[in-house]
Amino acid sequence: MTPRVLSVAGTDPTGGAGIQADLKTIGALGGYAMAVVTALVAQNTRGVRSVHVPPVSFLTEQLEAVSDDVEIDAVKLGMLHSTPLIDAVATWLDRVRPPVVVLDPVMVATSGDRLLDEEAEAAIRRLCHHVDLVTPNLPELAVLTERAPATTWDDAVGQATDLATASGATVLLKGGHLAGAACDDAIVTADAIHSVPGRRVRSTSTHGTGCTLSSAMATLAASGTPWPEALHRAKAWLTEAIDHGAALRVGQGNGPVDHFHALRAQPSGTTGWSTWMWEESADVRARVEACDFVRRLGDGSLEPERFARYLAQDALYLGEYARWLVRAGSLATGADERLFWTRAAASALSEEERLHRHWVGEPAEPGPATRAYLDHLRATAHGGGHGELVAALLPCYWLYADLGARLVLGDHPAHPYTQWLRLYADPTFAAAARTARDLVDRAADAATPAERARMRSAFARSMVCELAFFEAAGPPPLSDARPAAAGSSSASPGRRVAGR
Ligand SMILES: Nc1ncnc2c1ncn2[C@@H]1O[C@H](COP(=O)(O)OP(=O)(O)OP(=O)(O)O)[C@@H](O)[C@H]1O
Ligand SMILES: Cc1ncc(COP(=O)(O)O)c(N)n1
Repeated sequence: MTPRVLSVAGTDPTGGAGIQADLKTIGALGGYAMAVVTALVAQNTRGVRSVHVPPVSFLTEQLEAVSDDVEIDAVKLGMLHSTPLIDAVATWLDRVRPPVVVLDPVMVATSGDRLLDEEAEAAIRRLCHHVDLVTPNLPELAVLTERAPATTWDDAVGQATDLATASGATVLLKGGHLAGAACDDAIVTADAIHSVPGRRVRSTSTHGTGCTLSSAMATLAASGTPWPEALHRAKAWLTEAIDHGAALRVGQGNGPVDHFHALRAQPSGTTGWSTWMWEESADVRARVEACDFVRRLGDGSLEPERFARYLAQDALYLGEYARWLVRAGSLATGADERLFWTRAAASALSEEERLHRHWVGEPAEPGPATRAYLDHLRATAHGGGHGELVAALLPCYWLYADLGARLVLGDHPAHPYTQWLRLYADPTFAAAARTARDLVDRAADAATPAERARMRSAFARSMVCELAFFEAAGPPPLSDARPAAAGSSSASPGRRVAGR
């Protein structure tokens, strides 16, 4: 059922923050969006000019107009401006008791302008006791816990734990205000922390990210998604929204994110089919990025034994993957396409051979995740057509090129896996992944709707297999695993299949 989600917040006439951002977010994530206005704010991407606050009785009238008529599945609270408004909202919440209440304790806009009276900070602290999830940024967390703003992640986790303990609410700790290439968030309760890693987008299009994230959380929780899972999904979606924000060319200050990036990526007709598939796999990709193996590979803390075990499986995978690349080449109609897939197969085979020689030693047995992935490719190659097969082969290229581009941000000369990081961040590999995408798009253009549906399942299944492949390398090292000379070999480690 479509969740009915109410935003109670201030306005932003340029559409990037406040109620306007909330409505877009709720709609983009599949909810039915409603809005009660607390304050009218004359603002743009550069700053706030003035604030007009209607009488508190009118806020209560709006709230009651909604709740007297509509069953509300979740409420998101944003800018509440001053104590009388906060108290009116708390009274209404106690009466209506919506199943999910998320509070973004908006205090100061990115531009530095105050959106909450200073004397109302105590009222916001009290309101935390009436809600399920609080989503403070670091300065807001400091105000709520009456401390100095945290400057490290550990400090911030400590403050979030204190807030969760004192209020009884779950806290979504946001790392946006910390420095560094990562941009992690976490779900924090009095006795548990669930971190969700994220990458920092180098962009000034971050106006309204807090509003957007909190309404995304409300929408996902309204359909019964637990907080940690909701944060994984909301964050993957928001990061892509930030990626696409600058292309909107809205305003001269901190621009908005693109809430409808996925809609724009969805092809009218079939052009850009692969982009649509990519967007659809955002959840799975977020789980890949978040899994222990990938995170440790990126920051260099991965145990060499686990890396060796992964490479042994990867070599087995590549040997068989090459067979299906050859088959994709033989089924292709264009000469350029035949050449691309065939070269990719040759490249995969030489990589497999190199892995065996330098990294793996004795042949290993395929593990369950490797077997499941190869079974899927085999079944697709035998049972499906050309389009289905190339759709199944694409995630291996694209995901690795994407991971390479992200993880290489943490590279440094002493990184133990620097070769792996550089291999997949290599522009020629990115170009090969791009060609593979173009060829899959071409196949989608030529396919019937039924064939495209099969291509879609093949692509999605491969993406899930990629996740399982990384997760299988996740458990602690087996005692019989052969150690690899991580970082000491001159071999290029891994799954490079550039068709060159
Ligand atoms: N440059 C960025 N790249 C990726 N994610 C970001 C970036 N900046 C913020 N985020 C994410 O956006 C969300 C909001 O984070 P932030 O800490 O900036 O909150 P905020 O200050 O309340 O936001 P707002 O800009 O609306 O005031 C978090 O999920 C955070 O990790
Ligand atoms: C009505 C309203 N609510 C919230 C924000 C905070 O968003 P940001 O910090 O990104 O400016 C805002 N600017 N306006």
